[in-house]
Amino acid sequence: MKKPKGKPDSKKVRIMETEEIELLNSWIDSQKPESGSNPLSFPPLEKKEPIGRVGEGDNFSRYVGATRFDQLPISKRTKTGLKAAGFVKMTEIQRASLPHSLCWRDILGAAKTGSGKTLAFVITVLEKLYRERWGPEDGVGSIIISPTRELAHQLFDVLKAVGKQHNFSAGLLIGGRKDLDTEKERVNELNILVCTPGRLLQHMDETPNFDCSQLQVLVLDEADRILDVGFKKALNAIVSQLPKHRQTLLFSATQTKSVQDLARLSLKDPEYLSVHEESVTATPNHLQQTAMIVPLDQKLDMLWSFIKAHLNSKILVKFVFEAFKKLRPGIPLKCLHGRMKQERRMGIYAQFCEKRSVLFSTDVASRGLDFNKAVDWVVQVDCPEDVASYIHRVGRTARYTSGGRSVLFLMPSEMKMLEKLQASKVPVQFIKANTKRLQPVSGLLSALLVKHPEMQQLAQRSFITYLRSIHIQKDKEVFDVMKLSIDEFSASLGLPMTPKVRFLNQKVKGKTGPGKPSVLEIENFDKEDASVILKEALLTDDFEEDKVDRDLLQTKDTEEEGKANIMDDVMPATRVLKKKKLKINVHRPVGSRVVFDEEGNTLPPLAMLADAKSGNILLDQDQKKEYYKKLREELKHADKEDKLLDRQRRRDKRVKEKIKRKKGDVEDEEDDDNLSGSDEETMDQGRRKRSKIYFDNDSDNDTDNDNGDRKENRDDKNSNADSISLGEQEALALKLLNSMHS
Ligand SMILES: Nc1ncnc2c1ncn2[C@@H]1O[C@H](COP(=O)(O)OP(=O)(O)OP(=O)(O)O)[C@@H](O)[C@H]1O
Repeated sequence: MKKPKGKPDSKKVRIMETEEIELLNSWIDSQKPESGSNPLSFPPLEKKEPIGRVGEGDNFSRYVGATRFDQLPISKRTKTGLKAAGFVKMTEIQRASLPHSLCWRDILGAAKTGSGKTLAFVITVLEKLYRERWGPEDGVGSIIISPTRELAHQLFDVLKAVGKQHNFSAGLLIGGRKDLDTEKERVNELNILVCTPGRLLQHMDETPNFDCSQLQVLVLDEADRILDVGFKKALNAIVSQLPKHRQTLLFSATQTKSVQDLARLSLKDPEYLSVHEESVTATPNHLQQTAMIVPLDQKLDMLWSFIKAHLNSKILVKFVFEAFKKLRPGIPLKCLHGRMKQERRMGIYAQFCEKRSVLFSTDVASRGLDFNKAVDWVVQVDCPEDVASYIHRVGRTARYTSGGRSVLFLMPSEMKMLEKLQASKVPVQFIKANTKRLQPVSGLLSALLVKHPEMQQLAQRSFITYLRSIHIQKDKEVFDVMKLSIDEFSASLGLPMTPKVRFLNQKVKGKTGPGKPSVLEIENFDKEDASVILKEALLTDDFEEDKVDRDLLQTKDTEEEGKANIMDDVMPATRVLKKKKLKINVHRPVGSRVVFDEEGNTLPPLAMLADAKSGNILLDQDQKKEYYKKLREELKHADKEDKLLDRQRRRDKRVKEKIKRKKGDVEDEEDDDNLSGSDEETMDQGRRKRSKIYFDNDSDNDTDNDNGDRKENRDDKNSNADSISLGEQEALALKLLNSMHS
């Protein structure tokens, strides 16, 4: 090995000021060299350590039984870091892999999601460089590659925590950050790189003198994903620039065993360690998994109802997120997808870790992310492309020892996925939706699209994007775009008419609705789909929460008509009405007008024009004219009578008031004689009394009113309208009606 022993330590701590590159050397080195020892020398290995330099092929069998980190032959610095971070006992994958990886063997590690794979390789990386006495001037000693930026960030945090006592410098190299130039200047000084494939390749291509020729350990987290076609070119280019003599660690919950993949990485006799291979399930034991049939056009209703039933929760995918946000379900909604700016992505990620919320997320958040172990529900609104994808998605909950729940919405045409999951040892319980608890949202969405026209475009994009995502899926056993009822789906998004889908034109001719479709062209198709992760804060009343779940999601067994056609059950009754409303038929039959008599009996529309004596309808023009003339005269007459009556009533009223006012004055004079200072209330009451009398004739309700202006206004109004009380008006109207009928 290249390492000179006892090399000077003068440059040991460098602090990079850029956000891009953080240095592990900023970790506090609390183990300063003791007095007397050479201050420039690298800290010596601990005396008690059973091994000094572990050679390839060394047998670690005596550590196989170790259950705690402090029983392992690792440096004190790592042990201290682990302890400070709260890691004491090892998980299964750590117990199985560390004894081998600490012998510098290549590892293919497979273990369920949330089982602690990260620590298994982080410890190995630190120990390898420590044993090699790696220093700042040695450059890049280890590279950890992650498929997503968020995951790289998370790995970097774990590395910082556990490696706190070491003197290595480490950098986070991920895309979407601006200060690439600073990063280029410093990257050669870093010992450990945590990066995404794209950014690493960019440095390999663009950074002058970027040197990985001394690389000791290469780690691929989510290895099967990085070896997947999506990263194939980038990874091949990266590997071609790395030395062949190195240790390679591959970890994933869904590990690749492809010989081709392994050949690409030039693995040497790798240890295949799959700790849960014999396990009955491929997913965490504490994870309760459910699936149910949800037809495409009811997905949003179901999702909306689910969120409303879990108001202590988090989601992703643009239109749904934007629309639901505007509809305010009663819980913060957040959105995370690959096209967001990196800073925003990290902000959302951090917020979701902290707060009770619903995160609408594409598959960008489906792998590796830990979210503080606090995700309670994972809702997969769209079927995952394969079983591996399913396992990673649900793996965002039930981390380490915590519990979690998941639900998968499957369209009737996607039921094959359920078989595939069961064949891969994924225990999914099939449940049914309680249609009574379903809260349709499509009507609200239609209204929203009318109010916010910009939302209409988003909805159209969602529609097209979704259909294309199904269209391009490889697994045709599960995904068949021809089986989708696209008109209903369009209506469920609140769209007034079904957008034209160019790539489907030939195939679905005649399937679209009668209305002329709008023409849409979506160039930038993004395959991201709508998996949903829900995070709920700790509930104060678990029972209540369980009850809500039971109410919305019913297990098959609990349903009386378990054997009945599930489609009928899932279809909410309100849906039918809503669809009818959305499709306005201009040729619909015209309704008939109904008239009611005083007793509430229905009369034919022209009953009021019936000849009073014969009861025959007056259809002749002359007869009608005659009838209207008569009616006018009767009304005039009645009007005259009303006016007379009213005049009389007002006269009476004025006289009455005069009398009362006079009477009141006399009383006041009497009262004034006895008035004491504290008797203002009595005075006020007296005034009110007068006011009440004053208004009595107008309205019985105006009791306490002593406002003269209001009185005058009211009087004016009444006189303008030849005022009579409502009761009197009604009486008159009745009288008139009777006279007409008699
Ligand atoms: N030995 C341990 N003791 C206590 N907690 C641990 C231990 N190892 C890991 N954890 C915790 O378990 C959680 C899951 O660990 P980690 O993220 O490494 O899982 P993973 O196997 O990589 O999952 P995924 O396959 O989803 O990436 C983390 O919160 C981590 O802090």
